[in-house]
Amino acid sequence: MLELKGVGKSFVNSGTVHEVLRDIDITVHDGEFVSIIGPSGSGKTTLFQLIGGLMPLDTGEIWLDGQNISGKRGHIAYMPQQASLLPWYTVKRNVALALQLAGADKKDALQQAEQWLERVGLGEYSAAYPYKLSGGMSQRVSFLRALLSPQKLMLLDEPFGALDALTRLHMQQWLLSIWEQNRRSVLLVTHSIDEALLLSDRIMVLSSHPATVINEIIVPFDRPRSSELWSSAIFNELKQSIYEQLQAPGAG
Ligand SMILES: Nc1ncnc2c1ncn2[C@@H]1O[C@H](COP(=O)(O)OP(=O)(O)OP(=O)(O)O)[C@@H](O)[C@H]1O
Repeated sequence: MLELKGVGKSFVNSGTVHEVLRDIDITVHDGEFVSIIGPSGSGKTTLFQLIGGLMPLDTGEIWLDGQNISGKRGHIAYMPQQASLLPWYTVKRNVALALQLAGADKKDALQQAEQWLERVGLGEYSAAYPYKLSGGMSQRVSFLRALLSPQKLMLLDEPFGALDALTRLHMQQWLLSIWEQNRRSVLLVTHSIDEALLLSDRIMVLSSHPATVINEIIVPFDRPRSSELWSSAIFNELKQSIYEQLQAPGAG
């Protein structure tokens, strides 16, 4: 459903051209969870901005459901690293907005938002304002908003990067269980190999300077998954192999 074909992007800094992305081909099928992992500064955020239509491509095309969306906005649900909830609305209203965008009337949207918040363990915060939420809770609400919004593809940009290690572990397991019951197409950017292996159906490994796809890994674990995977031999072999790919000359 999402197809990136030969995507390339360069920036000019102080008169010098820096090629950031070169000839990137990535596909995300309906209901598939794909992660992008790459060295810091390899251009993952730039790639998301291109998919979201926030800047023009230099080369290539981006297609979504048979439509060329290169340079066009509004086709994806985006979950940023820091939740951007509206501070003047309650948690319930923040979630309801996504449902209203998807066509529900306000009363229905509020009712469904309440039910969703119950389902994901945040029922007691439904009437609270976002400042009452911890970082992990804010990201749950942010994820829920992306999940319920009308766009079919979710882009998750390092969604747990700002959380402490323990909260991050809980959030990964939480996201896994919610997503496995409500499969949407997801493209996730992460620096964490464990996170990519736990959550994804496929992992795209990027090099840097310029970023190209250096490997595609089909993650062989059945679903539903649990964090017990972390102790399996194959998980650790794959982890080591991705780590070595990221360390290889030309990767970073
Ligand atoms: N608007 C811009 N103008 C000039 N250079 C830019 C611009 N945006 C990004 N860059 C450069 O492109 C490169 C890739 O940046 P980007 O933020 O996409 O990487 P990233 O992989 O998301 O980084 P990180 O993993 O550290 O978040 C960097 O060298 C950055 O300096």
